[in-house]
Amino acid sequence: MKHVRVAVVGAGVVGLSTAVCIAEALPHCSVTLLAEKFSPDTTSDGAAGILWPVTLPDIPLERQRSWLKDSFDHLLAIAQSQHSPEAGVMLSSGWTIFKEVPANKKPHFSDLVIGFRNMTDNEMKRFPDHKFGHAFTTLKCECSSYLLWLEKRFRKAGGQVEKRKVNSLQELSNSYDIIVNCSGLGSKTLVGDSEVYPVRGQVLKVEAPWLKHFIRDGDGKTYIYPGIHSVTIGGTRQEDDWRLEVDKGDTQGILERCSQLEPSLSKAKVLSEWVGLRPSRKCPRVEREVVRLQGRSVPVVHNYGHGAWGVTLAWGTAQDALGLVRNASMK
Ligand SMILES: Cc1cc2nc3c(=O)[nH]c(=O)nc-3n(C[C@H](O)[C@H](O)[C@H](O)COP(=O)(O)OP(=O)(O)OC[C@H]3O[C@@H](n4cnc5c(N)ncnc54)[C@H](O)[C@@H]3O)c2cc1C
Ligand SMILES: O=C(O)CCC(=O)C(=O)O
Repeated sequence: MKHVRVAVVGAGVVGLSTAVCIAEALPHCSVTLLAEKFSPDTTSDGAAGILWPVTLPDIPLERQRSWLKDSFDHLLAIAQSQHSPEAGVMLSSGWTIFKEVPANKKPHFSDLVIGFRNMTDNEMKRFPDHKFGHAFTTLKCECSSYLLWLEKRFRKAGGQVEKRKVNSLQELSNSYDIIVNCSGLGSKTLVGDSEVYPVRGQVLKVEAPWLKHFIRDGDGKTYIYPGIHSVTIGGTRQEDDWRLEVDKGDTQGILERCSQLEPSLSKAKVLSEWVGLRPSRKCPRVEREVVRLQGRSVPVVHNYGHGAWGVTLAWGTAQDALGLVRNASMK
């Protein structure tokens, strides 16, 4: 089989997951990961890191369920292995609570997470402003640990890493046969996708080792996610807001909203504050196109636009991207 040179652009959770999948599954490919920023400086590093079983509006149900299932099974296998502490992946149980009873009390993902059930009246008593809730177990990553672990796994599979900004795909056309675009928000300029936009998110890490269960308000604006080293509390979802500075008003709002759900948080020490820009799009773009670059037709596999769900979907969409690269590499 002919040797194929693959470039993966982007070293967030999507790029690293995709690079690992290709390097491990396709021995006839040499894979180079190119990125302007690596851990700890990517958006993925600051994510709360919960695998949140999202329902995407514009992706066929079967396809999004397979993204969720692949990601869940992958992270569950890590959480149950000796790699769990180094990779920073753990099981996480808790409650998602709703002010109004949702139309669909049993969402499609109820069989994908562990132990899904409706909350009992007794459990709901501690949330007097809420009428209904779900309890289940999912997975959570300490993202910086997980990214470093993925990078190590990629290098072990023979992958090469290069820190560099790619200003145009033209730059890559002589050195690579296939380009995989996992540049997140960078796709706005790198491939001129005007559908990609930032959704600003601010979170705090607090010291509250007594908290063991996640709590998420159904609208997704307020959440408490206990991790290995700290508890992540949030958040904000500000569309088309490019500010990367911490907003003290947002900090105050997060502390107030989260303390309302979990009063003991008023006693927790704030360890850090962080802002990231979610690479949002109506739905993630996972597809192949053929682009004319310097007179050659080059397959470009896109895998970006995961918005608030990069950790949740990365392994699943990486499997799809792997399939697209596999097909392109056989031609
Ligand atoms: C506050 C907050 C909390 C979140 N919590 C969660 C959560 O709990 N669960 C969840 O699933 N998701 C969460 N998310 C969403 C998650 O962070 C994103 O979906 C995810 O990080 C997207 O990953 P990515 O790899 O696509 O992008 P990024 O992590 O942004 O990585 C993009 C990569 O592309 C590189 N790049 C871009 N352009 C170029 C270029 N021209 N040349 C070279 N390199 C380039 C960058 O340098 C970087 O390496 C959260 C987001 C925020 C802001
Ligand atoms: O939505 C959630 O609860 C997880 C956190 C998240 O994905 C986000 O803030 O983007």
